Amino acid sequence: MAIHSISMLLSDVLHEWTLSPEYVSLLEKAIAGFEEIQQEQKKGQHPFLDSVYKSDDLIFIGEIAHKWCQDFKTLVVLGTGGSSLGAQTLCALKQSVFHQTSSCRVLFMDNIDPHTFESLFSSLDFQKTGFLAISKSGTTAETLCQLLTVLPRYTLPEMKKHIFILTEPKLSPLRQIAEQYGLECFDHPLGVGGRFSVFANVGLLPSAIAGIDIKRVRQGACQVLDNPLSALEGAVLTVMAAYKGYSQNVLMPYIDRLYYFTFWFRQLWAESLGKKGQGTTPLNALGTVDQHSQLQLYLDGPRDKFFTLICTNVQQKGMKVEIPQGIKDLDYFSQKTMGDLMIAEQRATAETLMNKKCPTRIFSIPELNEEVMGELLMYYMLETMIAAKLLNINAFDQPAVEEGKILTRTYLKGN
Ligand SMILES: O=P(O)(O)OC[C@H]1O[C@](O)(CO)[C@@H](O)[C@@H]1O
Repeated sequence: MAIHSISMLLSDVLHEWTLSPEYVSLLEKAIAGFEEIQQEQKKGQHPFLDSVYKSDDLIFIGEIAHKWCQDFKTLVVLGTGGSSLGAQTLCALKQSVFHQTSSCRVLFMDNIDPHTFESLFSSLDFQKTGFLAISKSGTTAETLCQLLTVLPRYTLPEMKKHIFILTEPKLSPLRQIAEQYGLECFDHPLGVGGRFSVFANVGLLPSAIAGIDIKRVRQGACQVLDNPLSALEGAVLTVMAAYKGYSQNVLMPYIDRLYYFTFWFRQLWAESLGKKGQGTTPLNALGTVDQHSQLQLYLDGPRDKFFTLICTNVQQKGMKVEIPQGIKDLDYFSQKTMGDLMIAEQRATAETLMNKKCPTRIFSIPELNEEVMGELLMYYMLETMIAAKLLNINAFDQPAVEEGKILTRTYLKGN
């Protein structure tokens, strides 16, 4: 049986949990929950799950990406939350502050700090820049504000060549702007929430521009969807953790390219499960950096954290460490590479957490590429959806946020 490439190691504490009757009963519920999701999917309720098996739309996305790479040196994605974080996660595979594989760099503007926008505008060559404003609802004030500051930078004919919109095909301020100025408008798939939209054009169009093989991303997602058992087991463990009072869910990869993934996860977990007094608080961290910032708290602070580390085998990888003659106490670096140090750090932290009896699981991936990223994204989507089923929560809405959005508009009007 083809199985995905994420392997999971559980600490003794978690292993003990899996032997309990509670685990067995929750796993049965999780399996029933997954079957329910499949039934809902058949009724058309979760189009994002169907989309990963499709490839026809990828040709269109690829064609647009190809054209924009010819036309622009920079593509600025305007949007926030689920309209930005999925694409940021994928693009991190191919671009960083130091490098990019594509001729067009993708920048994400997901805030409205005037200082940042002024810096951006003063550094851009607008004639070689494209803007893509993404908003599912087309009503998000931040995204509209960003777009409305970009529009005056271009003449009307220029706008049509430089500014593009991606939003749901229904009446909204964003769609009206697109219609009024004749801007090309791509449809955000209906019924797909932002935090579940990474496998749609929302996540894949910016990623294709950054040089991501988007077909492989979907293939990875299919691997997990076809073999969901470990995601169901993961959901059970996270829900057991919540029941046992572990109210914080820490995700700490030892891979820089998963930095944005941890922010994507944070939104997915928080917005999907933080309802009706339930849910656990996602904490995103990065190994080894947060060993020197958060680990003291993790090990010796309140015992309220459930840990997931994501590791990959970088043994003998990276630059060799050269030890200068005559410097004492550096022998441990002898014949070692940077990757060797990373491996030792991952192991040391995992073992320390386990020795302290912190509930810890370790995901090991053979290497990080598009397929594995697709697997990780789908794994976490499933884990979240199943956890929601176990907690009797609707994973797909965020009603509490709406109040603040209405107040923001009222305050801006001066009422
Ligand atoms: O894509 P939109 O509609 O602009 O929303 C952006 C984000 O804002 C939220 O609705 C929360 O306010 C998120 O769920 C969403 O991802």
